[in-house]
Amino acid sequence: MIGNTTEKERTIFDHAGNTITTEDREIRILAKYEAPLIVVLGDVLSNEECDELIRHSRQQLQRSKIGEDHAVNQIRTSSGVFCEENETITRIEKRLSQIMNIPVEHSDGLQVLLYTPGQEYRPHYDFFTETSRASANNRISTLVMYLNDVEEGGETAFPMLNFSIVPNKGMAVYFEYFYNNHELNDFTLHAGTPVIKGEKWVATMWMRRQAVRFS
Ligand SMILES: O=C(O)CCC(=O)C(=O)O
Ligand SMILES: [Fe+2]
Repeated sequence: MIGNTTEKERTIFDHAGNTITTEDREIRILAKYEAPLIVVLGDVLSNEECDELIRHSRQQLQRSKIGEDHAVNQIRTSSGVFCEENETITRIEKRLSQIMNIPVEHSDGLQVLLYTPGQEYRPHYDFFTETSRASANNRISTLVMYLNDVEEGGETAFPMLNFSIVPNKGMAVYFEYFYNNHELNDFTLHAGTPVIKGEKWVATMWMRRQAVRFS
């Protein structure tokens, strides 16, 4: 355990056993880092779902590039889109909400990112700083899904923990930062390391403390 914490903090993720049974799919727990809790999950998305998310997003990305100012963002050099709701997206979001143990209304929606060689997401936190307006209803947990196998590079790295996850199609990494001990939240600093060869596609789901949308 990190720091001087003696008592184990409660986690949002509370699945017992080695699998998570959701309404439409059995998810496998592959690896765990205890505090902060980071869980590597297998079989979150089927191959067909990964392919559909990529196909759907590639079209949207092409459209969203028109009229963009092409300003270079040094923190995140990938390009991204929020998925418009359709039957597949709704079904996937429902499954993710069961994995994350938070109602789907608390989610910002599904964001798909594409990294090409050289592109990366520098070390960052998914929660907003206390001084920002958005922190009034801050993010509490993240699920990053890998939509393809990356030839080289493009790991999700936790630099403060010397821990990284290699992208594999259909797999995901879950982590949360809802701890009373702020030090534990700070340890969730993470990055998408530069892609060296091939493309990297991910879909990210973030959960907020309170509802952000209403169905
Ligand atoms: O691309 C990755 O591996 C990480 C993505 C990420 O950190 C995010 O979407 O917030
Ligand atoms: Fe992130």
